[in-house]
Parts: sequence; C-alpha cells; structure tokens
Amino acid sequence: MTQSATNSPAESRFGPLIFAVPKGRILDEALPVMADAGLVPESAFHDKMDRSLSFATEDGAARILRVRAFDVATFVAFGAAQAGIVGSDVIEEFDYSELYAPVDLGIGKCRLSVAEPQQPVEYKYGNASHLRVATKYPGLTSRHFEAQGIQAECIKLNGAMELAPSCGLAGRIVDLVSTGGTLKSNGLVETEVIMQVSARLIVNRAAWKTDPRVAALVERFRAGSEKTAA
Ligand SMILES: Nc1ncnc2c1ncn2[C@@H]1O[C@H](COP(=O)(O)OP(=O)(O)OP(=O)(O)O)[C@@H](O)[C@H]1O
Ligand SMILES: O=P(O)(O)OC[C@H]1O[C@H](OP(=O)(O)OP(=O)(O)O)[C@H](O)[C@@H]1O
Repeated sequence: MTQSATNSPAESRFGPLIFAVPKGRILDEALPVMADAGLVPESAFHDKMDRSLSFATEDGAARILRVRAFDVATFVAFGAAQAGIVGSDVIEEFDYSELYAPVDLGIGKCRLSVAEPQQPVEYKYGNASHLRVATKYPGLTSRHFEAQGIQAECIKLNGAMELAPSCGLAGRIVDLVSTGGTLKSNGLVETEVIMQVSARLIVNRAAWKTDPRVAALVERFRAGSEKTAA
C-alpha cells in the first residue's frame, strides 16, 4: 500500500484523514468527483480480488473506507471517518445531529416514493388509517405517513422491496425509483414522491470545526460541484 513520505502538520496532529464511500451503485459516479477533489484511491481499490476495506489514497494523504451505504453515515456521524459520500435518502433516514451535508454532488439522482400494486389486491391487514409498508427506510416512511395522520407499520427489508405486495408481506412499499423500470417489472405503480434524492458530501461536525483538512476538503468538493453545474 502507498505510504505517505512525510506527514503534514495536521496529519501528525489528527492522524490520516478518513473518507468513507458506499460500495454500491453511487461509487462509479463518485470516483471522478473524488478525484477532482484530490482523493484518488490506490490501485488495489479497483482489484475485485482484494478483500481489504480500507485503502490509502495515491498521495498517501488520506484513507478511503469502502462500506455499505447506510454505514457511511454512521461512520461519519460517530467520527470514525471525518467525511464521506452518501445519498440524501440515507442522511434523512438517520437525521444524525453530528452530520453536516455541505455539498450536493449532483450524482446518484433518484427519488424515494410510495408504490402499490397496479391491480388492487385483497389484504388481510391494513385499512385507510393503518398501513403495512415494506421498506429499507422505516424512519422516513413513518414520518411521511404520520404527517398525513396515518399510522404505518413498517416491515424493514434490505432489498427487493418490490416483492412484498405480491407475496402478501405488505400492501405498499417505500423505495428508491429512478427509471421506474423495477416497479413496472413487478406490477407496481408509484403513488407519491416522498423526496428527491442525490448524493452529498458529508462531514462530521466536530471534525469540520477542529480539523483544517476537513474545511479544505469541503471547499475542494464545493469548487468541483460548482464547476460541474456551470
Ligand atoms: N436506482 C437508483 N438510481 C440512482 N441512485 C440510486 C438508485 N438506487 C439507489 N441510489 C442511490 O444509491 C445509494 C446506494 O444504493 P444501494 O441501495 O444500491 O446501495 P448499496 O451500497 O448497494 O447498499 P447496500 O450495500 O446497503 O445494499 C442510495 O442510498 C441512493 O442514494
Ligand atoms: O427505477 P429503477 O431505475 O428501476 O431503480 C430502482 C431500483 O434501484 C434500487 O435498487 P438497486 O438496483 O440498487 O438494488 P437493491 O435492491 O439491491 O438496492 C432501488 O432499490 C430499486 O429497486
């Protein structure tokens, strides 16, 4: 692995800057944005046979952690990483007070929506004021329905939510939608949009205040996103 030849004063004081990225679908879009901000992972990061989860950057100035999308927010909120990239869906689901999302990166665009079967199905549960909803986002889902005076019983799934209605697990789902192809292929229709989603740079609040490298990183990401938007 690449090692830093000399430590900067901030690195000696704080240790290496730790940046967390999701291993899933945002990653391909995130890598060029990170490169613009000076974060280029060492070549082992791209080696599918390599089972490491932590990688040096090419210049040795930072480490990049590759974790599950939801865990990026947790690592950063608890200060295990100073910064990272994650979808606004995940940020809103957790609502961690220690997490700031200062830059919208304009990637990973989709929406979080409610969907139900195209053909009405008879369910043995649920009525107008009590719904059962399958979702990876119980926090956002409960809050959404609560705002409408509806009590939603959330069944937490980690994927393949679209199967829930046809299997009788739940009458509706709350999931991410982009092209709408997955809903259509599974006989579902989108009925409400809860929020528009895009990936954000996130930083730990305390690290942003105390570690000058974090503020500098935010400025580099901000400059990159303004360049892309122009
Ligand atoms: N269809 C989509 N189009 C665009 N962006 C999406 C889409 N689906 C998900 N995303 C964004 O990508 C993020 C990660 O999505 P996904 O659930 O596929 O990740 P993952 O890293 O495979 O997660 P996990 O490992 O927890 O299953 C989401 O939080 C969302 O912000
Ligand atoms: O509207 P579409 O363009 O069809 O995209 C929507 C699908 O994308 C996401 O799943 P993903 O492919 O990331 O797989 P997952 O179920 O493992 O999260 C999401 O959970 C939907 O299933």
